[in-house]
Amino acid sequence: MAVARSSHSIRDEAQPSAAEILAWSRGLLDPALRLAVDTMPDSMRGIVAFHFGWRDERGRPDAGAGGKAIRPALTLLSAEAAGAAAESALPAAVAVELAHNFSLLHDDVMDGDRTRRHRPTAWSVFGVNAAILAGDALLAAAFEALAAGPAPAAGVRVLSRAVLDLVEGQSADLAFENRADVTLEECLAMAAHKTGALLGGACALGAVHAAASPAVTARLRAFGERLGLAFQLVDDLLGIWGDPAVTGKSVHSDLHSRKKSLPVVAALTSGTPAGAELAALYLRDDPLTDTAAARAASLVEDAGGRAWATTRAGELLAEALAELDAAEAAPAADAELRTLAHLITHRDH
Ligand SMILES: CC(C)=CCC/C(C)=C/CC/C(C)=C/COP(=O)(O)OP(=O)(O)O
Repeated sequence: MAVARSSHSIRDEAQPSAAEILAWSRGLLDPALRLAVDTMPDSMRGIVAFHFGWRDERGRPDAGAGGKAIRPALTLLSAEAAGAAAESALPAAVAVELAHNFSLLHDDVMDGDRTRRHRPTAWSVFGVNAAILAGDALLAAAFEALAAGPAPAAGVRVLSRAVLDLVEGQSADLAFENRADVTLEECLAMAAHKTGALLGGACALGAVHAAASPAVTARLRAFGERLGLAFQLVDDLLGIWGDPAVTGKSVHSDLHSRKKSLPVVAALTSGTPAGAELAALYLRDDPLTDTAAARAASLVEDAGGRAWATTRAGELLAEALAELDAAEAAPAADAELRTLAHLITHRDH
């Protein structure tokens, strides 16, 4: 069922599924995203179109998976939750997706990852310098999109704070690579910055575009932040136990690079024999072989890292939904935000 809808129209009787909500959001987002990319310099458009899956490496039309576009859906629905037409927040939704993709392009360079969304990463095709510049162009385009929207000053404040938090989180993540004593508290703070801030910012942007009160904006931001932390926990779980054919990432990529992801740090700090064995295997500098990465995955599980991360993601979902309750959102958007929240914590890619 295509969810033919606009804000304030009567929707289909049945509650739309997460896939239908994302398809509706994509329908609004994609044309505006393409327009934003069209305004970029010629030298950037090819690599950005490749990254979004619109073009192949030789510039021919392609239909690659451009990402789930969860953040812009949160922005559109948050605007609606706060009483505005979802479409009024489209410039903010575009800005959020552009900023998210800036972070992915740079993250892939920093991590040396070769696969994203079932395709080679942009840097591995076009080179590191081109990928860094394309990320820079996406970030500039994000602020340009906000400047064209109905709440430029407030929007810029929200997005710039989220991006600064993102940078802080990424910086901590990279610093953890050279530390053997990362605590779970530090790792949770890193993930709150790296991922929670942009999901929180996505919701807050929708709220400010709806001219919501500071109290409602704060509730919607807190909803997104809790959800973002749950999102990162699930991402870390998928990075170890996800099916590469579904996630579009290479198998055990986080373990090969000895990332201090949340389940790993939970295991390393568990005080269990499996945690101690994991420390001996993991806290070194040489590359982890396939066999060692598989062993590390089972040690993380034996030490309770998988169970802890799964439980914590469930708790964060409940905390997020409590914030949404307190936001007293418009009913249809409230229901759809709940559906998306469940998708985020129960996804397989
Ligand atoms: C400054 C800097 C380089 C920061 C890096 C921050 C960073 C990459 C954090 C990871 C966030 C994350 C889980 C992304 C995947 O999102 P997704 O699964 O929604 O991706 P999709 O768009 O492919 O669906």
